[in-house]
Amino acid sequence: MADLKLSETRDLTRIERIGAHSHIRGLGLDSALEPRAVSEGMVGQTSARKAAGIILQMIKEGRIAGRAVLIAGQPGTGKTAIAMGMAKSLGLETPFAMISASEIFSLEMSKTEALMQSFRKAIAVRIKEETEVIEGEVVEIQIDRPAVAGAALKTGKLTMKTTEMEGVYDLGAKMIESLGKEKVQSGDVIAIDKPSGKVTKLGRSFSRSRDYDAIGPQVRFVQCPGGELQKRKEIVHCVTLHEIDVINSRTQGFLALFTGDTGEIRAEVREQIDTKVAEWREEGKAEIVPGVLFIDEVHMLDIECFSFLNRALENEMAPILAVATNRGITTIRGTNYKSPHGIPIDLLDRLLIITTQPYTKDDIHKILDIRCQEEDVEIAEEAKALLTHIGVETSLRYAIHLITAAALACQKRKGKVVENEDITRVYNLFLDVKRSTQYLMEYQEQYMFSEASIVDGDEGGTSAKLP
Ligand SMILES: Nc1ncnc2c1ncn2[C@@H]1O[C@H](COP(=O)(O)OP(=O)(O)OP(=O)(O)O)[C@@H](O)[C@H]1O
Repeated sequence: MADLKLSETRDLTRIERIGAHSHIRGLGLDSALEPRAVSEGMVGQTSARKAAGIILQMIKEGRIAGRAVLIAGQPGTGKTAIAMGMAKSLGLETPFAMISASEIFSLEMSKTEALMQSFRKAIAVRIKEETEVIEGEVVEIQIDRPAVAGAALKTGKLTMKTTEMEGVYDLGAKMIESLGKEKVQSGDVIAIDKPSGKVTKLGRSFSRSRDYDAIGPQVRFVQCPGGELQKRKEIVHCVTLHEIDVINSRTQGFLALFTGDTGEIRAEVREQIDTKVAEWREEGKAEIVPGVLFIDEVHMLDIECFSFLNRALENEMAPILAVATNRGITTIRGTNYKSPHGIPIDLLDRLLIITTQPYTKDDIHKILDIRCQEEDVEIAEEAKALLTHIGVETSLRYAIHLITAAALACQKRKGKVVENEDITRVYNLFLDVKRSTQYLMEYQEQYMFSEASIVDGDEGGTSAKLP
């Protein structure tokens, strides 16, 4: 691995899915780090949000590497939402990796390897590279027709100009394909990255603005570039250490990033990458951007994982670690000892602890309101009040789940707005935790392996009485 493969990482795009937390766009704090009542999708939980905001400030000032935060609170009180809010406020370049502790226990790799990969997903390297580009307006693309159809690879010529010069370049099959993919035609201003051959369309030349009617309003018009056609340009791109690891350790590295089939990465590969990154840092070519690693359900980790975390936090490149749990005093996995949150005391001692509080009725109403907007569900005020009542009596998460189901029930009866009847219908169709427990108690003889003693589980919640 003489040279690290980096150009491939420039093409990585991050995909976001609509999900339980898609309405969270930040922590909803003002410039003095005071939480606004409802902002950026966040509601209530003011002291936890304020504490998270201070930690963010420390991260931005680079003063937190190696420290860790514990977000502790009852189920459904927004621990993940707060971690998500932190990530969103950090901006695009700061990496945020999120895992649930149970994901560590897989058959494909050791626990510590899985943790190590998560740590390296949360550390980015901002790399400055000089590259050679050909930038100008396309005058003509000429593709030669092969004498016998399909006999030879396509070749052709590309004529490009700046305001001062014109040049002709020979085209091979790969370049012809790239130009075709970008739908490049004469009059477009393009940039070609010489080492990789990547074509980027910058816009359409102003000289072609009279074609506007034929092309449509979405086209961006740009000036024809001046100066030389070939220039050296500095480009900056940000990749995580994990992405560099994977691309350099597998033949199918780039694809492995998408399939998630990364396997174990050899220690030597990581050492070589770390040495190279250290060299780049010394030469001023790269900077480390420590991000956030969020581990949910941290009580599911065992004693070996905890000691790994303790050690990993000492590393000078460590990201900030945020962990969350809804457990009180419980057994540390892999031992017979109990401790607060199931976390060993030595690690607990390193953590800044943020607690989340149960929501008030008003908070639940507002969160449900935001979720209805997020899911594009129109709901009558009365039905929203009923849903809030259900949220208070059962759990916020159960009430959130009912939104989509009620919207489907409404659609089925060809209604436009979700009404009380839709909420009642789905409330009767889907049980909340307490009603499900009651049901199991009543009909336990009909189930296999039933043990009545499990009923005092810790997820809590009571059934709502519908008016
Ligand atoms: N303060 C808040 N503002 C807006 N939405 C919130 C807030 N708190 C929670 N939510 C939403 O409520 C739902 C449940 O919250 P979340 O999953 O964050 O709880 P949790 O504390 O992580 O639960 P658990 O302990 O079960 O993992 C999510 O859809 C979340 O986005």
